[in-house]
Amino acid sequence: MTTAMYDEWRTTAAEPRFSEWLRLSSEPDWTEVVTHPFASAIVRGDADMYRYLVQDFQFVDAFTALLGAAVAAANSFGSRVAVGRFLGMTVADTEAGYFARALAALGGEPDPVPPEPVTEEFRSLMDEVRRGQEYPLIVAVLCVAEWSYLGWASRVREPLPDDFVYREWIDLHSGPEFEGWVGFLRRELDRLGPGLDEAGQGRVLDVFRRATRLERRFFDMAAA
Ligand SMILES: Cc1ncc(CN)c(N)n1
Repeated sequence: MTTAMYDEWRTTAAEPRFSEWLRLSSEPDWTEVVTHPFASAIVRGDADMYRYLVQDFQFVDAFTALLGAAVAAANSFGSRVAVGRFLGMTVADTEAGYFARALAALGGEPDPVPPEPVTEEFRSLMDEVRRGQEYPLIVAVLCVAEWSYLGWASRVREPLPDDFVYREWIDLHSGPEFEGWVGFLRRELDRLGPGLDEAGQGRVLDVFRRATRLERRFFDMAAA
């Protein structure tokens, strides 16, 4: 973990990307997410997906709203198009379809299930940055959610589990298209972060760290 601020860290860093500074400054939580036992259980095909997906369905609702906020808050047409495309083509289409089929296969749509405390806290963080409409903070939360999932899902070795509930969840978070999306989010942070003053960079880091910790706690909740 680095505790140095970005301008000091980048003078000695091998890869002085702003997004890399955020990630390194979020250890050990980052590594605990991408190597989490629950993620390993998804990869093996023996995780309790129902309990996890019921909570994640509530996460994804706030996440979708956050993507909409990113479209509104972005500072270029190219960025709006990239986020809007992912929102429309992946989250509102492939991922929404996955949730409907997976929850049906696992036992049907649940009666409204109360959010677990970590789900509630994650939704609150997303709502906070959505209402604040500051694009760098919005991208920081999106980037944690997607980059950390790419981290565990791309550790998978063939063959994938036969059961579509596991296989499609892994597919949704790995492969060239998803890597391209995560690459875009990282480049947005790399583009915007260095131009912020130290206080602004500290606020992006604070949000990035809080989101990373919530990812770890979300997997802890699912594994309990
Ligand atoms: C909690 C959580 N974090 C991230 C992702 C990936 N979109 C997700 N579905 N759920």
